[in-house]
Amino acid sequence: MNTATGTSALPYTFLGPEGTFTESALLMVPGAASAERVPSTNAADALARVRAGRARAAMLPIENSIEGGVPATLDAISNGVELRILHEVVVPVSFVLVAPADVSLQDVTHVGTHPHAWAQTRNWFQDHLPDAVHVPANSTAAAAHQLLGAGAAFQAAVCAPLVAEQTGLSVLAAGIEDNIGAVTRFVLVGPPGELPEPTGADKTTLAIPLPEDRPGALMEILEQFASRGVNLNRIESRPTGQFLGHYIFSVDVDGHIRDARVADALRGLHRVSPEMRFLGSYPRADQQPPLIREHNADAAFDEAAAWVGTLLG
Ligand SMILES: O=C(O)C(=O)C[C@]1(C(=O)O)C=C[C@@H](O)C=C1
Repeated sequence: MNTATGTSALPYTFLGPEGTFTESALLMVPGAASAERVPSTNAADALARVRAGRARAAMLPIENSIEGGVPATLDAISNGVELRILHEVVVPVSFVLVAPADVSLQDVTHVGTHPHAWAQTRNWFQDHLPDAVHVPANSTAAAAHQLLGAGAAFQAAVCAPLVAEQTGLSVLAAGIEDNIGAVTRFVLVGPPGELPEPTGADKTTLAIPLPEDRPGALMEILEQFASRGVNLNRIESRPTGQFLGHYIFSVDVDGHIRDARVADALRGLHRVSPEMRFLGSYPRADQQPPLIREHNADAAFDEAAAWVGTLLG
């Protein structure tokens, strides 16, 4: 990836420290396990490294099957200098509760972890430690690492089983996730450059500001996809931070910008929302090709363009 621009000598970065689910996701990218890896404190920090040319790409969590979008990532990729998603990885998530060896379950009044991990273990805590107070951390592993030093504001942390092995912290409880089979989706984000080749099972991510607050504005955006047979996988709104009621829609759709129906939808969207950002076309982790009706296939777009050409003479 990006070898043409000479970035392959740069390290990868990820939401750290060592042992986050995000690092596991990065290790699933071909070549990343043998490449240099530098942890970042949060999504903004990771993308700042990429934007400054100090990392070739950053792995970040974007969406969880239980808790939905990861706001810090959605905001960091939608604003600032343009970046591109190059790759996606889906990782199953299972959590353990860890603590120093002298702490037992009854001693735990405060628990450190990432907000998404807390949300995915809420019922377990309701059943086993109903009075436990959540102390938010930048990542699950960051919370566990704080327990290794003095002065942590909590006695236990929720993290990946791997972190217990890496740190030597004791496991007070394992498999504490409320939903067996939950997964988190991660994206590898790099500078704009060569697009990943279409595979036939691709995804395109967009950040679309609502240009005007008026009836039908969102409908006008959605109909650009509907009329070209482009399927939406995810849509959520994030405040722009400029003023109350001003939103960017973060959208994933089936298909690659090199697919005629997707390119045509992007042309329509650019007219409706000129500030829209293209955040990349990349292979789907599940390799599931979309269902495309004949009149939305590339050949139908080519034939229609040729027909208009004949009319124009
Ligand atoms: O804290 C970590 O270990 C992460 O990789 C972040 C993160 C997330 O943001 O959703 C990843 C997977 C889990 O859903 C919980 C936390």
